[in-house]
Amino acid sequence: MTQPTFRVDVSKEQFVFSAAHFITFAGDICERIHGHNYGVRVSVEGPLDENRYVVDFIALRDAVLLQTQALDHHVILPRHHHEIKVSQDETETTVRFRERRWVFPNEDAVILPVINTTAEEIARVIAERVREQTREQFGDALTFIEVAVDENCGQWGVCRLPWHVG
Ligand SMILES: Nc1nc2c(c(=O)[nH]1)N=C([C@H](O)[C@H](O)COP(=O)(O)OP(=O)(O)OP(=O)(O)O)CN2
Repeated sequence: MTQPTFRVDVSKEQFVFSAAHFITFAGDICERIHGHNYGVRVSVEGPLDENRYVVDFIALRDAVLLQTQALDHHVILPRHHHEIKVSQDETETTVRFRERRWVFPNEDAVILPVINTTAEEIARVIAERVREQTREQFGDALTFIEVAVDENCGQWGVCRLPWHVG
């Protein structure tokens, strides 16, 4: 007989973060900088513990909130794009794409380890960071973490990662 599987999902109004970004697509089209009110949903899967929890909602909620708050009211930039080049000095972050240039105060910019700041890539970074942040607290029994990022009222990029790293 198939065993039941269990999952906890957290999707809170507090997870909404407002951020600016731009991506490239179709090869070399580079969007104008623009903003989104991103939404986030996080799920973890695994067996039930002694409380009959997968994990405590509250602990997961608080871990996600740390990540969404770190992105709120920032410009999100890619570290690994082959043409969007990001550099920083002591005060400013400069971004170049061909002849275009944007300059931000360092405190307004968040550079993520992604190629393009798509919803899928942002979801992956949040998943990796929440997994890292909660690994000790949640232990080894979990199987997956999944993060979904909503860019625009129902346009979700989703990343599912194994709980155990390679
Ligand atoms: N799979 C993905 N597709 C697209 C992504 C993405 O992250 N993953 N991102 C984009 C762009 O960022 C685009 O700016 C999305 O913004 P949106 O406001 O939804 O696009 P529109 O300009 O068409 O929206 P309006 O509602 O008309 O302002 C594209 N695809």
